[in-house]
Amino acid sequence: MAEPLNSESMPVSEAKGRYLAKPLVAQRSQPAADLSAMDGYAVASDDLSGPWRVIGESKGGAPFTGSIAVGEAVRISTGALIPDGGGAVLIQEDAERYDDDLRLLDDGKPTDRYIRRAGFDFEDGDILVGPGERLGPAQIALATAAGHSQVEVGKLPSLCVIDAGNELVADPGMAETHQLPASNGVMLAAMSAPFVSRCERIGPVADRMDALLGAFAMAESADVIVTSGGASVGDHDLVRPALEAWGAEIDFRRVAMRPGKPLMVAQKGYQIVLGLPGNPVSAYVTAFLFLLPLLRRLAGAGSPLPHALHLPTIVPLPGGGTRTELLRGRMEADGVRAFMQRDSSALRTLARANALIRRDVDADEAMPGDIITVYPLQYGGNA
Ligand SMILES: Nc1nc2c(c(=O)[nH]1)N[C@H]1C(S)=C(S)[C@@H](COP(=O)(O)OP(=O)(O)OC[C@H]3O[C@@H](n4cnc5c(N)ncnc54)[C@H](O)[C@@H]3O)O[C@H]1N2
Ligand code: MOO
Repeated sequence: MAEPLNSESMPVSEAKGRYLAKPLVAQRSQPAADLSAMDGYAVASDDLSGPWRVIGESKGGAPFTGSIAVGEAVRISTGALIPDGGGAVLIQEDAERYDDDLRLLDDGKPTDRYIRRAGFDFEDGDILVGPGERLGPAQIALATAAGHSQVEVGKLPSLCVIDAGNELVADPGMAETHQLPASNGVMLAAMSAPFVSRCERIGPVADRMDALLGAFAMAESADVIVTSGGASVGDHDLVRPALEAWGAEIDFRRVAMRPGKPLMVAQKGYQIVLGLPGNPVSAYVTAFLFLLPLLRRLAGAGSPLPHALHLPTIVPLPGGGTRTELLRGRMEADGVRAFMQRDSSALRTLARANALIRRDVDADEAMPGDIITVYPLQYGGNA
């Protein structure tokens, strides 16, 4: 349902985590000329036995300006330009030199394998990274090496996170027995941080129509609004009626997922609202599978969905139930271990997990060694 936001041009050095809006096209070739891959001596390609006379030096930033004839060699550093006439490099470990006299040592031999050919990495005009790809450190280095100081990337969406519930307190040190700290808001903000331009947090908001309407009014300028709590069917679950009263259209309000059944998606103008369930693990799982892909898509990601791996299970797993189930677990060297704790309020188990295991409705029982589908929770769930 979502389309990427507009794009903007920004310095490559600040573009970490952004998604390219246009293909990254090389504006130069790398290397720009044939270079030596080793420290040693450049010689002519038809002059591999020596002896040679050393006639000069080619070093980084200061190439040799003459050319190499048969019987001649040029001292060369790693990364320095191969002079005209040079076609092979003798590494210095295989050379014996007295003044300008250079000879082969033992069974050493000059070779063109130590020459990095012009344009072998990329050539001027090559498409290096496609639109929709994320810029990480390697892509930033590549863009810079390819001659770019600016890149065209998707704008990041702005987010507003609303904690809803009478029982919630903002100060975690002040929760009485009938209360609990509002942990979902900070969690959702932390999960979303790499994909948003700014994140405003509102709440905790009481389970009252006027309070929720006030919160939506405060969120008026956010591209995406995410609520947690009050999404289910109880008497105090007012997020859906409040969204309707605010003028949003509900797209859907339940998914066949466990945890996370009471998940709502609504729209008002350009704003997209996700109503997540209140149970912390349910909020995490639905944010991982719905909120983060939405934010990545708005930011211009080509493949915004979390990437699944297929790994052997370490423990036996029952067959699928009536809803798609997401289990917390840990990837280990020889597979993934599902945790026994399935309660959707158990945050400690979530914090120990580095993977969510997906059990589809029609999944067969799995025995140790059977291959199952796993979403790695890299960087705390931002995969
Ligand atoms: N009769 C039914 N009861 C419930 C159903 C159902 O289908 N029928 N669904 C259950 C499921 S599944 C879930 S999940 C919860 C979700 O309900 P809500 O989204 O309405 O969430 P709340 O009732 O407001 O809260 C649930 C739980 O989570 C705690 N919570 C809420 N917000 C936060 C927050 N910001 N930070 C930390 N913890 C939060 C809240 O205190 C409750 O303990 O409904 C089931 N019930
Ligand atoms: O779906 Mo609820 O999210 O099972 O706890």
